Amino acid sequence: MILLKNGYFVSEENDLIKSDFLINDGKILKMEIGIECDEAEVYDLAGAFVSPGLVDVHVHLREPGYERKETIETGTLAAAKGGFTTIAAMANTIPVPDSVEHVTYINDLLDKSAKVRVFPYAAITIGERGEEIVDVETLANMNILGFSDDGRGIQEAGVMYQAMKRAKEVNKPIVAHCEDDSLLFGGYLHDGEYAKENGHKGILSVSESAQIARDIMLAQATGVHYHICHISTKESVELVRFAKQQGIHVTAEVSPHHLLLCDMDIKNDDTNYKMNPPLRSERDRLACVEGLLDGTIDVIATDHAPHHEDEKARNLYEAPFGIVGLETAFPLMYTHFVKTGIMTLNQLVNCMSRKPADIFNLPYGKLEVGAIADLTIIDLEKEMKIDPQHFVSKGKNTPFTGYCVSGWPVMTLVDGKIVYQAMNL
Ligand SMILES: NC(=O)N[C@@H](CC(=O)O)C(=O)O
Ligand SMILES: [Zn+2]
Repeated sequence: MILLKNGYFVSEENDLIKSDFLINDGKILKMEIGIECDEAEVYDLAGAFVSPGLVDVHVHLREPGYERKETIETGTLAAAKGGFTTIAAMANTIPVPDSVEHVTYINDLLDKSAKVRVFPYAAITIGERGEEIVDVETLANMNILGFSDDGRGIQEAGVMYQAMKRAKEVNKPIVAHCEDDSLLFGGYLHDGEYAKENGHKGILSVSESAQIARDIMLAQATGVHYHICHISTKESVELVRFAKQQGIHVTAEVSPHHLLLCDMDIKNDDTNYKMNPPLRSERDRLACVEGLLDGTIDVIATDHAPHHEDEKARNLYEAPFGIVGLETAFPLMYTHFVKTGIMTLNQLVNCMSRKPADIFNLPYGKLEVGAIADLTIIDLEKEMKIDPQHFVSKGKNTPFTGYCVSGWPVMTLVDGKIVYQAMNL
């Protein structure tokens, strides 16, 4: 039994409410002021904020296959430190989880090493090659969150249509990285001011939005739950808004970096600003913020994409796409969006915990008596500079080095057990 004393949670009306939390057998047993319990291990939260455990539906754990970049152990430790109690692992590993054998292999690795809850995605197509669809009906019965070929778009409309039809039948979502390869023209940064001024090849916004437009029509035709990964352009946000107005079952995520940065923030051709989709224009960034605030975009997902230092040491053209995010997401969002009054603390908790659990039908993201005890304790006052050398993730590739932010997770509980605890709590 664990007793957490003197915490605060946030109500739907955005009021901070003082409470103790008694946790037993993986559940919240009591949630009120002045709980006493002799048998419990007691922790004084001293006014810290208690959130339902954060949920991240877009994480690259890299293992199996790319253990040089990250392992299940280091990636899930990073998740725990960042306050995430449930994450979903993308399928661009070796092997790709595209068969019963490969999904079983990955689930066994997760059982052995994961420190938080992890749901893997199965791929949509064999080898994420966009051609032959996996055995959707069989894989749907395994421990997977849905189907995704993240890292690449599905180029053929017919393949996507068939995959959606089959996923709909088994009631699993299609989680899509939207990118039309025929519209890339060799680009590797957003096709905007920074690329033009510095002589880089640009990635057109339409390479993302055109595929989203196609997929929205396919989602309407098939009735599948279609979830869009890392949305980055104004046009994409407008398309999702339209789709929701039509009653099409579409959800979308945005990453903290697309909410915080635009292409003109890139400094000195630093490859820690290179990710896919790229940092877009300020107008796109503002559209993403607006979309998140009005509910067009449902959730925040980090797209945690660790790479080795050697790989990121290459030039902008050659370095791989991707930045880490698990250990900085909450403090960045809290500091730049809640403290500035752009969104409420309750809205942030919704976007990072309740809604991601809800849209994927997971029983987490709840803070009430009887709920599963996945909790994140956050010191909203604690201010600290972001220093990648302190990350537990193997990936140090972040553009946010030196940002002074507050709202650091200090304790994370999964299923009523402490999986992360800061030294000073
Ligand atoms: N986002 C990225 O820039 N990179 C991801 C792939 C992806 O999410 O598209 C990766 O696996 O490195
Ligand atoms: Zn992606």
